[in-house]
Amino acid sequence: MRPLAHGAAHHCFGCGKANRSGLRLNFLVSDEGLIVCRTKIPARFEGPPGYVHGGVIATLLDEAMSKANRACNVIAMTRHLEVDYRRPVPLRSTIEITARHLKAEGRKHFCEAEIRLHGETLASGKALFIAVTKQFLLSRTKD
Ligand SMILES: CCCCCCCCCC(=O)SCCNC(=O)CCNC(=O)[C@H](O)C(C)(C)COP(=O)(O)OP(=O)(O)OC[C@H]1O[C@@H](n2cnc3c(N)ncnc32)[C@H](O)[C@@H]1OP(=O)(O)O
Repeated sequence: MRPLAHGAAHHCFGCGKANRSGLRLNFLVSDEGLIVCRTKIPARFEGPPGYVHGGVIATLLDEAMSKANRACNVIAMTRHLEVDYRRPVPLRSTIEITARHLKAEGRKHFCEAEIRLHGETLASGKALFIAVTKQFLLSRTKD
């Protein structure tokens, strides 16, 4: 596994180093393109008492899948996201998030992701991403 160089914005809520309120996730990538992130989610992201908020769980899966696209040199935006909340995700425990790119059909990229704790799958997701140009992605940054 090696660190993933993804080029995302420094203030990205998921992975931006400059976003002190964000999740500040670090991602690794294997030679086969498997994305892995091990992290502890702080208490400020609480939903149910002691557990991660469902919206943040969706973010973790979305972010990891987005990195699976980056590992394929694809810049894409989430078009459709499905989340299966199987078990609550505890705060402050080291969870493992994995994601992989499954297939491409033209601009459509299909990915899947999971959140695990001690080998048990707590949440999983699938998403459709649409490839966009870097120019499109950055078109609002000058406002
Ligand atoms: C430097 C690295 C930076 C990386 C950034 C990563 C960001 C992290 C991931 C995110 O969270 S992005 C933020 C959340 N997502 C958004 O805000 C996206 C909002 N949506 C859009 O801006 C547009 O919908 C989008 C640019 C993604 C696509 O618009 P388009 O008009 O270019 O495409 P369109 O909507 O026509 O869909 C493209 C294809 O997908 C198909 N499609 C759409 N929904 C579908 C669906 N649910 N199932 C199957 N196919 C679907 C659609 O029919 C079409 O098929 P064809 O190309 O074959 O005609």
